[in-house]
Amino acid sequence: EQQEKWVPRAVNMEIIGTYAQTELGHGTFLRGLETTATYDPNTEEFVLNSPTLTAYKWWPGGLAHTANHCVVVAQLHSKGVNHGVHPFIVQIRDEDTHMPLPGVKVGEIGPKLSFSTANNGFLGFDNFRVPRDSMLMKNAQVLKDGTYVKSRLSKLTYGTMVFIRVMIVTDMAYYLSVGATIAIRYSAVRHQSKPKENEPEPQILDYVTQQHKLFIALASSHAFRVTGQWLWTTFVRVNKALTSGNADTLPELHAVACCLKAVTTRDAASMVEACRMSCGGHGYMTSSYLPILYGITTAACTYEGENTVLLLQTARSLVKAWQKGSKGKPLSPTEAYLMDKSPVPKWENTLDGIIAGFRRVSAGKVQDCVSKIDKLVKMGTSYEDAWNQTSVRLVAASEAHSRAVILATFRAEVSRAAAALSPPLARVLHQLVHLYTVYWALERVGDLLLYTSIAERDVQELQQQYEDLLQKIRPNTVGLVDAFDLRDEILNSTLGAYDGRVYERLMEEALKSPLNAEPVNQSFHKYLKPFMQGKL
Ligand SMILES: CC/C=C\C/C=C\C/C=C\C/C=C\CC/C=C/C(=O)SCCNC(=O)CCNC(=O)[C@H](O)C(C)(C)COP(=O)(O)OP(=O)(O)OC[C@H]1O[C@@H](n2cnc3c(N)ncnc32)[C@H](O)[C@@H]1OP(=O)(O)O
Ligand SMILES: Cc1cc2nc3c(=O)[nH]c(=O)nc-3n(C[C@H](O)[C@H](O)[C@H](O)COP(=O)(O)OP(=O)(O)OC[C@H]3O[C@@H](n4cnc5c(N)ncnc54)[C@H](O)[C@@H]3O)c2cc1C
Repeated sequence: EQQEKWVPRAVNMEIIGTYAQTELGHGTFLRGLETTATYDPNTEEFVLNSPTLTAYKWWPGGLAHTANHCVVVAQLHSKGVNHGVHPFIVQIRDEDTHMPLPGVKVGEIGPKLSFSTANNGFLGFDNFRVPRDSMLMKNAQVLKDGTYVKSRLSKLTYGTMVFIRVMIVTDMAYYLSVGATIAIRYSAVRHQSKPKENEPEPQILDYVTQQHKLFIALASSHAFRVTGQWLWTTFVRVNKALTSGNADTLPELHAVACCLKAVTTRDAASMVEACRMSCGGHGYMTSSYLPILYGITTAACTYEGENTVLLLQTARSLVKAWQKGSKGKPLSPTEAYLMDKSPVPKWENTLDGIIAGFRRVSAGKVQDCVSKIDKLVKMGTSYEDAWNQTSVRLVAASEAHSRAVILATFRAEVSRAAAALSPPLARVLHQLVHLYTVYWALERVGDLLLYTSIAERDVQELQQQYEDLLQKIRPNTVGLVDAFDLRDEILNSTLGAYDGRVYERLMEEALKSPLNAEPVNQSFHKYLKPFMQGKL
């Protein structure tokens, strides 16, 4: 009924909304949110109020000047009892005049690192009344007399965040495809230095260091697209089960969505920055789009759950799984490997060997965390303090788990799809899987030395495998980014345009600057000349 009331109006843009959860004082700790929604049975209304400055909603995208409605997350009070945070759909502006409604204080939070086109806003309520059906009652309800009917699963309130985290993994695949396209096309056009005096300046794409910076971004885009598809399929399956009242698979989805969102956003931000730096000074130009792209990807490390907090959520699940498995209870499919108690096998420099190695690293780190926590608790430390003292290791265990999931998914999905591809295309995609897997084995070689039987000669061989792969992938690099098929209008980049006219585009953009409107800028007469004449 509520969906019938609100969804059609949102779809036809009568309602422009945003998600108003975060407050000045709280973003991570949702149970600490201060906005209140108090039920008045006499009028069958909720009274929304921001009791303190820190209760003001702060950050929601589009809130400042675009949205006329929003989903407000508030502490629900009824009959004198606080039932915790619940979502409410609230009109905040007049639909004709767009003026803020009486009792609503709304505005712009100010300049940000990037996302300058999103008017992120603040929102405060001064005993603002909304009808009872403003409470989104899919999971919990408040009856007309104020009786609270609890949800069958309180964490369903957090469902929106799981959905967005699932989507963000695919978002990161897209953003990496943009960064890789810009940087690799530019690296094909840019010629620099003379390693061989009697030969012309080479393409910077032929420097192996440049390949090392860029090819992992290209491979990661495919790895995250494939993993994002797998995660979406998992989300749809869990959501279908939830609809029929079965919440058994929700904890696994929450745990894997948390660590994949955290690892893919962190990787995307650092790899987009590497793309920016690989383009030298021109990568620092706004017209290259790379600084803006960095701002977008680094924001994702914070929004929809700050990365450290999410990695700790997954660590909570991994520790619980270890404790469950140690009692012989079955584990979820993504965590089942934790109970592999077989002897550490002889190391193999193969994809399966490396994937098995990362699972050993994750299981070993989880076991070390459980041992440390148990030891601290036995010494009289509270569990919460023991958790905090172990949290750096817990984050590392969570990252290792996430990497094992991405490596295994990327390999399995490309192997499955390869049968339907032409042999040359299958070969190139397998090279990207191989590069991605060997890259991360070398990046985490310390962990592999600690938890597997990898030896020094294996590491030397992996390094050689990696350098051979860079050489094999080089001839197809431009074709691989062209295959993302990103239009120039979407790339919005002087360095990444399909025609490669980099220098002409850089100059064209420069001449658009208002500072080039006249040969002598007024600042000369107002400041420079008086200063030079000693008059300032
Ligand atoms: C291609 C590109 C095209 C388009 C993209 C274009 C642009 C992209 C632009 C933007 C992208 C979109 C959005 C940007 C806007 C951003 C929006 C936001 O940021 S919204 C706000 C997000 N905020 C958060 O995520 C808050 C994070 N905090 C939390 O989730 C909770 O506070 C936290 C889980 C950290 C702790 O909560 P708490 O109640 O203390 O839980 P506790 O740790 O005690 O665990 C209790 C229990 O609950 C389980 N649980 C927790 N969360 C969930 C969940 N979400 N689902 C299911 N279960 C959950 C937890 O596991 C635990 O269970 P057990 O007790 O262990 O059994
Ligand atoms: C671009 C952008 C868009 C956004 N859009 C929206 C939106 O549309 N709607 C919305 O509601 N919100 C939005 N947000 C807000 C975002 O969800 C919050 O910023 C995010 O949840 C982090 O909360 P916080 O900012 O309060 O940081 P905090 O939670 O205060 O975190 C600060 C630091 O404390 C650490 N920390 C916190 N808790 C723990 C813990 N338990 N253990 C270990 N370390 C911890 C964190 O790791 C972090 O390093 C947006 C934010 C950004 C940057």
